[in-house]
Amino acid sequence: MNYKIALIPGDGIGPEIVREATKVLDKIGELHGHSFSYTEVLMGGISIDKTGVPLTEEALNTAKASDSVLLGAVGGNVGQSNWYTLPPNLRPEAGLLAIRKGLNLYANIRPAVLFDELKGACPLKDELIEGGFDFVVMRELTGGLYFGERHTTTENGIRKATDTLTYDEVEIRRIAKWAFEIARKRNKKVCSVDKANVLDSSRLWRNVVKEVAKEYEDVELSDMLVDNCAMQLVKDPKQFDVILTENMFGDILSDEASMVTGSIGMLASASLGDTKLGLYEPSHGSAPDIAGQNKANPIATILSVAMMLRYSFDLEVEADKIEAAIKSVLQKGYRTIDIMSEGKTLVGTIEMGDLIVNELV
Ligand SMILES: NC(=O)c1ccc[n+]([C@@H]2O[C@H](COP(=O)([O-])OP(=O)(O)OC[C@H]3O[C@@H](n4cnc5c(N)ncnc54)[C@H](O)[C@@H]3O)[C@@H](O)[C@H]2O)c1
Ligand SMILES: CC(C)[C@H](C(=O)O)[C@@H](O)C(=O)O
Ligand SMILES: [Mg+2]
Repeated sequence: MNYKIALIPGDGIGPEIVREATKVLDKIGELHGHSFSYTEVLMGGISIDKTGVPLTEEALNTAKASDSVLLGAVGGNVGQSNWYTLPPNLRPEAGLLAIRKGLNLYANIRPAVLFDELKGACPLKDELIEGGFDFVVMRELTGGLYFGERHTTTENGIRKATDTLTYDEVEIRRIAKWAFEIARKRNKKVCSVDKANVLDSSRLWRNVVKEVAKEYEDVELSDMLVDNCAMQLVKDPKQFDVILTENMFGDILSDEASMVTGSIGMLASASLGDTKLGLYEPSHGSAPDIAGQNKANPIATILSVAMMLRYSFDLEVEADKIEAAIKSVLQKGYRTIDIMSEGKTLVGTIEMGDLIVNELV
């Protein structure tokens, strides 16, 4: 079977990590009789440089016509200009928000799994990570502050900027259902994270999640305030199974979750909606500080490819194989710089990709 993938290398380390991920896809295709065809799509800074906007309509249509989308990362410096000076709708990141919204990918899954082999790279004490941990951050992706009305004004010589945070019950209900469905296949626990002690949107969130929970009596629901959750993630990550939260809280908590797995370079991400078409990307950004140096860890992107095979194409065996190959390379002691620890062998982006490809048989 041929699968059409819209490929968005993006900016910074994006092209480097996507290259390794497609090597893995091609090898798994060769082994299992699938072919993956790629159509390159411009998004982010590179698109601004070439077309003047972060995502053209044509690029979005190419993504819509594909079976799935694989993204590296966007952002960082755009050409010679400083992107902070661009209006929000013209910054590289606006392309990412537009594609998520344009494809209606409201459900973002970010699995935080501590590989046994990476205990040395985890900053938490041994007793906290004994037995490992495995939870997912289920982040609402097309609502909240990111998509609310925003404007900047100057009144009486004073500059003022406004962002608005809105959720309606339909948006909350559909993401809550995703969280409960996923929890059902895992350890049957949902922790809904909000700021209901202050925000109206969080109070609605909490009430709607409770209503949805009635349809899932086999799943245990708890609520947690987001500031406490930020603390609990480093105090006792093992307590979590599915963390369900809104857009911005999920952005912040997932980066925090990545560090307890050893590095942001290990955190995969799948953005899904009501169809099989998903967008798969590492959770990290374009890492301008290490771009072009063969230093980036490609594992988050390769794990995202495994998620693509599993969720968009139902290729469970192939996805398992990729995850096993990564584990095996880590077991053999190979590490990129971000997960390096004493006695291990340091490798670059390309070498890590090759090692994983070679494990696939
Ligand atoms: N999905 C995306 O495209 C995405 C996600 C996050 C940030 N961004 C954008 O990326 C740009 C840079 O953002 P930032 O510096 O805050 O976050 P970042 O995630 O790019 O980098 C943060 C730190 O983590 C390191 N890092 C990130 N990925 C790594 C990897 N695979 N291997 C090893 N080290 C890695 C970087 O070197 C840096 O020190 C910004 O423009 C931001 O908006 C894009
Ligand atoms: C680049 C930015 C818009 C994006 C987000 O906040 O969603 C990123 O941080 C992420 O986590 O995917
Ligand atoms: Mg983020």
